[in-house]
Amino acid sequence: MNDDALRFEDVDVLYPRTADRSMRRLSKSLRPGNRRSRVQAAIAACDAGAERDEVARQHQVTVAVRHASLTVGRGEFVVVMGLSGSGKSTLLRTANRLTPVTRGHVWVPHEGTSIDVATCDPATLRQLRLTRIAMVFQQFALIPSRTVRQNVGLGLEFRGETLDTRNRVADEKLALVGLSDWADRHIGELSGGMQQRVGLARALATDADILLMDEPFSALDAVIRRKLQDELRALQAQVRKTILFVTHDIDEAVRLGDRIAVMQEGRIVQVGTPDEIRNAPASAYVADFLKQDR
Ligand SMILES: Nc1ncnc2c1ncn2[C@@H]1O[C@H](COP(=O)(O)OP(=O)(O)OP(=O)(O)O)[C@@H](O)[C@H]1O
Repeated sequence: MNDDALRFEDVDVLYPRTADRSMRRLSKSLRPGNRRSRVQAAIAACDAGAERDEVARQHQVTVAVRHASLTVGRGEFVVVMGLSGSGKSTLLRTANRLTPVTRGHVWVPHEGTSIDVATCDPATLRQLRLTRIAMVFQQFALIPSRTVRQNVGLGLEFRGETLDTRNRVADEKLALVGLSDWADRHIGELSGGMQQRVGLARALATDADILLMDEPFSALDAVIRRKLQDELRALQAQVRKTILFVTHDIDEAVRLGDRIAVMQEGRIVQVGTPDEIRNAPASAYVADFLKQDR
C-alpha cells in the first residue's frame, strides 16, 4: 500500500447544533457545555444504527460524515459526488483539517512514515499544508489588491521563499495554465474562468502533491466549465498530482474521475470507475444520479 497518497479511515464528522437566539431560551441541551456529551451520545446512537434524522432529532447533532473510508492512490484523480448536504465538502476538508475529525483517521505518507492529519501536532499540520496538500476553492479565494503573479506566489510567501523564487515559480505555473501574459494584471481584470486558473496555478506553485478541489468550476458558465475540465485533465496527465475533487455534477465526475466516490447522507455508498458505476449502480440513489448524465 506504499503507493497511497491519502487514506481516510473510518472518518466520522459530527456537528453539534448551536443555539440561535430564538432557541437559546428553549433548549438547555444546546448550551455549549453540553456539546461534547451530545456528540458522544450521537456517536453511540450512530454505532447502534440510528439514521441521520433520528440523531439530529434526539441529540441536536448533524452527522455530516459517517464511517467514511477511502484510499486515493498516488497520481490518482478521485471525484467525490453526491447531493447537496451529503458530506462531500466536509470529507474533503478533513484532508487538511480545515474541518476536524470527530473520530477516525486521515493518513498521509510523509518522510518514510504515515501521518494522521486528524491528530498530528500543529507544527506538522502546518508543514503538510505548506508543502504537501493544497486546496482550490469554488470562490477562487484570491486577493484582489494583488497581481496575478503575487497571488500565485502566495503559498511560497507563507513558506518564506525569496521574491525571486516566488516570481520564477509563479511564472512557470502561469505558463502551465496558459496565463503568462496576465502575470502583472490585477485579479479584477480577469474573467471567472481565468481567476480559477490562477487558483489552480497557486495550488501548483507550492509543489504540493495532493490537490483538494471543492467544486472549483461550479461558479463558471457551462462552456468555460467544460474547457477548464479538459484543461485540468490534460494538466493532470502532465503533472501527475493526486487530486480529490468534489462535485454534485455526474457529468463532471465522469469526465474527470479515474474513480468516483458517491456519498449519501454522510456515507460513501459506492466507489468505482465511471464505467463500473454506470454499469452497476449500487442503489437507486446512485442510479438516479446517473440519469443526470448526458
Ligand atoms: N460548519 C458546520 N456546522 C454545522 N453543520 C455543518 C457545517 N458544515 C456542514 N454542516 C452540515 O453537514 C452536512 C454536510 O454538509 P457538506 O457541506 O459537507 O455537504 P456537501 O455534500 O458538500 O453539500 P453542498 O454540495 O451543498 O456543499 C450538512 O447537513 C450541513 O448542513
